Amino acid sequence: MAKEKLVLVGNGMAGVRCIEEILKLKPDRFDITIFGSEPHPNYNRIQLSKVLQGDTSIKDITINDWNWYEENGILLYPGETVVKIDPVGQFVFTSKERKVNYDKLILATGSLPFMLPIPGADKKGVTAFRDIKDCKEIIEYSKIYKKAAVIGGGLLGLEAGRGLLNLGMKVDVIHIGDYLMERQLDRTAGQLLQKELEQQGMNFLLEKQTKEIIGGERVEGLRFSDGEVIQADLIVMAVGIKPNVHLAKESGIPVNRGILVNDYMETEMANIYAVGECAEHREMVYGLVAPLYEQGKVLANKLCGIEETPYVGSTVSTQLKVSGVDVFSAGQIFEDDRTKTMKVFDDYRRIYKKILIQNGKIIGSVLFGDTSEGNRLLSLIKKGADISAYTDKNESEQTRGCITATMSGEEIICGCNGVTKGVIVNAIQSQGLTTVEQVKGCTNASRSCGGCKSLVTDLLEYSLGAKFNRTDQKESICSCTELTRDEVVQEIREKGLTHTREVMNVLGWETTDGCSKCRPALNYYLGMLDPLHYQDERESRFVNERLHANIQKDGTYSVVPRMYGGVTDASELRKIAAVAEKYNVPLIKLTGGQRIDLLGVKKEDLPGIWADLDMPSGYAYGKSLRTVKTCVGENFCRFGTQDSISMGIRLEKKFERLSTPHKVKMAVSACPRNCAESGIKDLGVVGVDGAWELYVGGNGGTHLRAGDLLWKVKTEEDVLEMTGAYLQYYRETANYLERTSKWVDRMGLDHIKSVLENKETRQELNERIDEALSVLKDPWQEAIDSDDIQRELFKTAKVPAKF
Ligand SMILES: Cc1cc2nc3c(=O)[nH]c(=O)nc-3n(C[C@H](O)[C@H](O)[C@H](O)COP(=O)(O)OP(=O)(O)OC[C@H]3O[C@@H](n4cnc5c(N)ncnc54)[C@H](O)[C@@H]3O)c2cc1C
Ligand SMILES: NC(=O)c1ccc[n+]([C@@H]2O[C@H](COP(=O)([O-])OP(=O)(O)OC[C@H]3O[C@@H](n4cnc5c(N)ncnc54)[C@H](O)[C@@H]3O)[C@@H](O)[C@H]2O)c1
Ligand code: SF4
Ligand code: FES
Repeated sequence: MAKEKLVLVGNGMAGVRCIEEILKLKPDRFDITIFGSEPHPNYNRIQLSKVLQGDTSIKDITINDWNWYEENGILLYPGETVVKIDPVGQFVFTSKERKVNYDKLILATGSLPFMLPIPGADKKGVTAFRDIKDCKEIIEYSKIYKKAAVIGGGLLGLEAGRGLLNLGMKVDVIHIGDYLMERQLDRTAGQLLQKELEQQGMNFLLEKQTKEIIGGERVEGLRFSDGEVIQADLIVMAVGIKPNVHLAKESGIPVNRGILVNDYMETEMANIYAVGECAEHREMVYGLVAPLYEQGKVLANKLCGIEETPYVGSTVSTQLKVSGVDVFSAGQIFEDDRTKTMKVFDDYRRIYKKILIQNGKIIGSVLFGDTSEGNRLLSLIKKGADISAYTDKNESEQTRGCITATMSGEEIICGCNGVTKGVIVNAIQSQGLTTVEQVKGCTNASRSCGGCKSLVTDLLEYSLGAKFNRTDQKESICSCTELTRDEVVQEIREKGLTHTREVMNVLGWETTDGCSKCRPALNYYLGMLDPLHYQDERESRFVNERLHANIQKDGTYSVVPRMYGGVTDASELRKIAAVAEKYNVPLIKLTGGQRIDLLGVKKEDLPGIWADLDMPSGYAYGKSLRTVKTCVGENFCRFGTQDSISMGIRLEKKFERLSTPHKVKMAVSACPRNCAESGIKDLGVVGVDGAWELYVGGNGGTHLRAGDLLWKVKTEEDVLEMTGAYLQYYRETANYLERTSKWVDRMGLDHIKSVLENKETRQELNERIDEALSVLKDPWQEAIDSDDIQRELFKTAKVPAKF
């Protein structure tokens, strides 16, 4: 029998998922052609937020790569838009003047971002946040401009806002409502969310109606209806979406808000179907993937003639993908005359839980601060479960298993990736999976927002019974291995492993060469464990660390020589000036760490500049001690109680070049006025009368955090001793690329204190750090002295930028 011709318009998440379902059911039934306006293979739009937030990259969000289309015999036309449908002759016409015949046609054209139709909305610098193009554009803007405004305090606006903060921009979020996410949260949760995000550095302007975008050709700011004006170099509009029905409407297919479909996703035209955000079903259009995947499955069944289960609509749940903020909502969120509520509000720990009950059944929930019960509550809401299923005092561990046990195989466990219980249980059983990480690798469940992790864990428990071990559930250091950081470190220790490749071989890495995550991490752990014998692997380091200079956006480098404690003298300044002239350095800039940056240096000039400067490397590029900023202190300042300059210089001289899990910044101020900003450093020292206070875990970057008081000590020697112990404990227990701000939160200040208060432990830690410090050499001097290094790194045409 000749294959039927199936054409899909829209290469997005819903349409392609429907094709995947069809391929699973009847791989040979259709000749499939897909048109997609975007020039990319099918990708995970959800993860654009994570790309903007710097947690993943565009290349890692592809769902089905080009090979997938080829392997499944699918003809894909990327970057080609269907502009017209002839429903009678059954043809589609494209922007490239192609005419293609179909037997069945699926419309999955998604949504368009809603752009406020206000004066100035067409200026350069105003963008939506919907696709890869927008995402790249925002990232590019952030490299040039520093002040962003996001219009819309919904899911998208807040996720974009977090991304912009991570990109180093100042962010104002302008919201029309009087609290955030008013469509998904009640006022209490919305206000808690605002507080949390303010602490992360977002600024909110509530109850603001934008009247005009001001500026010349480029955006310069916003004017509100109350006359207030704010400045902005970039405006991201996130005020909602509208179903993309243009093509359907033009072609005579009935539309309302979306393309009208029945319970089998059929439009009112024969052989034309619609799924995804463009479809309107029982007066509902959806903007989240879970319902769209459900629709895709129903349509796949319909087209394959398998079983005609109707689509009856979906109960949706939402989770915000901003790290450090747990928010969940599902079903009905506002009380009315018919509802009763169960509420918990713990103001101190900022935890809020609300469950709405109607006629004894759970019908909705809002959670803030602790969302671990989210997906479980969603299941109860979907089932219309009795509140006793939740409140039963005997529930605890038993009920946790019970809920997953009573779910049907078709129920979705992972909303983002549309993975059902059946798929997970089958994978666990047929492939002998025992951990969430393995389930993630095999089924995609928990790969996106991670909100389903607890349900996946429950399913493992339910499927494995006594063989399940909760403590086995762990985060591997990367996808090349299932081992955690602690396991890898322990194995290196126990087996005496000495080289990254050896670690990979012996510990059964799934890749031969590792990846950009594990190789630098292994190089660090090996060096930390055996500083005296380990040969640092330059090729396992990030490009900046290999070249000992920071690569800039135009491919040139920056050179920052060390200036201990931020102190310099005339001779150093003369040398810097001479070098700048000799090598035509385009920009000399003072850094925030009290030193001088020579920017725009050519790679081949680096060794020459270092030799002429004859100053140590400032490690401005390294996972190492960067600077020790100091205030002028008691010798000059009338408030000074201590000699902060001398203390700072001693600290910098002692700990410079030390390899650490992430960069380390220090500061010494001679009084609590804190002119050197000791409160936002990895280690901040503050002089008080007759003593020094040591603050730890401070951070002035994207994850703004005030340092916690670790200890108060008397002498400069005490400061050095406590700092050595603290740094070494951080080196030995932190994950690679974990800043002290995160590490202190993870370990707990009390725990760190309890370790460091023991004199013997402090002494041992100091012995180990001294050992590590004893073998360090200045990398600039090494490069100057070695023709091999110069030939290998600085005279080649291009440094392989693997990382
Ligand atoms: C940044 C971001 C984060 C998100 N986070 C989440 C989340 O955490 N959880 C969640 O559930 N949802 C989230 N969403 C929403 C989710 O991504 C969408 O619901 C989902 O992608 C919609 O799928 P779709 O296939 O209907 O539309 P789309 O994914 O938009 O796909 C439609 C495709 O069709 C193409 N197209 C349109 N017209 C034509 C034409 N005439 N010819 C050819 N091609 C055409 C479009 O270019 C597009 O590529 C997020 C969305 C964004 C933007
Ligand atoms: N984590 C997630 O699940 C997630 C993340 C991002 C996007 N999404 C989806 O993407 C789609 C788009 O998200 P969204 O946040 O743009 O839509 P949304 O409709 O959820 O939120 C838009 C927000 O903008 C506000 N707004 C409207 N007009 C405004 C104005 N003139 N000025 C200021 N504020 C205004 C609204 O009050 C609303 O809170 C939605 O379907 C959403 O569900 C989901
Ligand atoms: S921190 Fe105190 S001592 Fe140091 S410069 Fe500022 S005011 Fe003076
Ligand atoms: S629900 Fe988001 S990753 Fe599973």
